Amino acid sequence: MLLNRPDLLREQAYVGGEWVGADRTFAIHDPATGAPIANVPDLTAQDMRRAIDAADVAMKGWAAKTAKERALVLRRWFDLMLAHQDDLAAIMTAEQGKPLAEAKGEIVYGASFIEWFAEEGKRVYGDVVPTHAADRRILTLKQPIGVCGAITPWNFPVAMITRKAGPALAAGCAMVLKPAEQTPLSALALAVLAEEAGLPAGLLSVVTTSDAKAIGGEITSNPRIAKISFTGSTEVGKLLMTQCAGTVKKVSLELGGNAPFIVFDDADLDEAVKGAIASKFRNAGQTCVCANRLYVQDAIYERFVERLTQAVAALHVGIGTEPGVDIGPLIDDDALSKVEAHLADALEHGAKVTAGGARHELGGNFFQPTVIAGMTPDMRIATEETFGPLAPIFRFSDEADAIAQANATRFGLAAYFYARDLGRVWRVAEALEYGIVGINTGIISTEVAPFGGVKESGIGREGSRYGIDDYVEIKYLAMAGI
Ligand SMILES: NC(=O)c1ccc[n+]([C@@H]2O[C@H](COP(=O)([O-])OP(=O)(O)OC[C@H]3O[C@@H](n4cnc5c(N)ncnc54)[C@H](O)[C@@H]3O)[C@@H](O)[C@H]2O)c1
Ligand SMILES: O=C[C@H](O)CS(=O)(=O)O
Repeated sequence: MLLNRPDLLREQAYVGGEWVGADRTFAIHDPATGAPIANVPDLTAQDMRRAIDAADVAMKGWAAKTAKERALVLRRWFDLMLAHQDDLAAIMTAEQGKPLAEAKGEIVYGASFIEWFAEEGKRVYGDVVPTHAADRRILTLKQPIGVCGAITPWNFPVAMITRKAGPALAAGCAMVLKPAEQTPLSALALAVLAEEAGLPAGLLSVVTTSDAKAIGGEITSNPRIAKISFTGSTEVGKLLMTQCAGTVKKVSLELGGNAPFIVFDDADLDEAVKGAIASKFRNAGQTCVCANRLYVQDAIYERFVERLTQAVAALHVGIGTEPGVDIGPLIDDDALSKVEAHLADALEHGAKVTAGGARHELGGNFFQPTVIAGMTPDMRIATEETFGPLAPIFRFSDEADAIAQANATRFGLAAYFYARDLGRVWRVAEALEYGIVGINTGIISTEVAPFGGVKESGIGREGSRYGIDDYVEIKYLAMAGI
C-alpha cells in the first residue's frame, strides 16, 4: 500500500492520548486477497478501563471550552481528513475491500459529519421558560451527557465512527471507541489526524481488540460511561442494550435492515433500474440500507427483470484498487456463505437466476452480482438481511399488497419506492413503517438528514439537527425568590 503519509498506517492502539503496543496482536487481512496487511494490539478490558479513566479526566477541560473553541479543533480534523483523502481511502480499501472510488466517497461522507457537528455544537440552545409564578424564573441548560462509548461495524470503517465522534465531541463529551476487528486501521488513521488537529489527549481513544465481548462488557458496565452508541447487527444491539441496563446508560442503536424497494407501474423504469443498482450493489450489497427485497408491480414485472438483469450483467467485479471496479469482495467467508444460503433457499422454493448466481471466477470472497426472479414471501430473503450482492425480485398487485409485503418485517430502517402519481407518493410514504424512505432515489445518505430506524432497526437518529440531541442532557433550573 503506497501512502503519501506512511505514518497514517498505525500498528499501535491510541489509549488515553498515547500510542501503545501489546504482547498480543491480531492480524488485519485484505478481503480481496486474504493477505495480511498489518498487526494491531489485542487489548483487554483493563486497557479499556484506562481509556475510560483518561476520557473522564480529559472531558472536564474539553467541556469547559466554548462550542466555538471545540469547533475550531473539529474543523481542523475535517480539513485534515480531506487533505489525506487518498491515503485514508487506500487504507480503507486494503482492509475492507470496497472499490477505491467508494472509499474516497466514504471519506468525504465521513468527514462531513465532523464539519456538520462542529457547527451544530454552536446551536445547542437552552430555554428561558415563561414562568408559572411571579417570584420564579424557569430555565433549561443543555450539557454534555458524559463519557461516551462507541462500537462500530466493518462496512463503513470511517463514516460510522465520525457519525458518532462528531456530535459527541462537539457537545463537549469524550469518546472511547472499539472499532470492528476487521477494519481498525481506518479508525487508527482517524486518531492520528485527530491528534494532529489538536484534540486533547485522552478525549478520544481507539481500543483495538479481537475480544469484542470483553471490551464491550467493560464499556456497558463501567459507571464512568454515560452512554453508548452502537452500529451493527440487531442481535448484538439487543445484547448491548441489555448489558447497559445495570448502570442505566443511554443508548443509541443503528442496527440491521431489510429494505424493500418498490417499483409501481407509473414509475420511470430506467430511473428505477438505476436506483436499484445504486441501492442494492453499493459496497457489494454490504450496507444496512441496501435494497434487500425488490417488489415490482405485475404489469411491468417482466420488463423490469429484463432491464435490471442487463444492468447487473454489466457490473465489473474486481479488486478494489483496480480502475473501473463496481463490486469488490465480501468481507469474509461467513458473508459469502450467507449469500449462498439465501440463494440456495430461493432456488429450492422455485426462484430463477437471471444474472450471476455463483461465486466469481476470481475466487476468494468474490461473488457474482446476482438477480433472482420469481421470489415468494416464504423464502428466507423475505425476512432476513442478506448483506450481499443478491437482488431478489418479488411481485405485487396493488398499493395495499405492496405496503403489506414491505412492512412484513421486524426491521424498519430504510425503504424505497418509485412512483410518479402525487397521491400515491403521499399514501405510500406515510404507510411504510421505516425511519427513512427514499422516493424515486436509491441513495439516501447525507449528514444533513436524520438517519435511523424504527422497530428492531434501532433507537435514535444520527446526523442532521437531531444527531447531537443524544449527546446532551437537559437540566431544568427553578430559580425562586425573585
Ligand atoms: N444501521 C446502521 O447504520 C448500520 C450500519 C452498518 C452495519 N449495520 C448492521 O451491522 C450488521 C453487519 O455489521 P457487523 O457484522 O459488523 O455487525 P456486528 O454486530 O457483528 O458487529 C458490529 C460491532 O459490534 C462488535 N461486537 C460483536 N459482538 C459484540 C459483543 N458481544 N459485545 C460488544 N461488541 C460486539 C463487533 O466487534 C463490531 O465492532 C448488519 O446487520 C448491518 O445491517 C447497521
Ligand atoms: O451500513 C449502513 C450505513 O449507515 C450506510 S450509509 O453510508 O450511512 O448509507
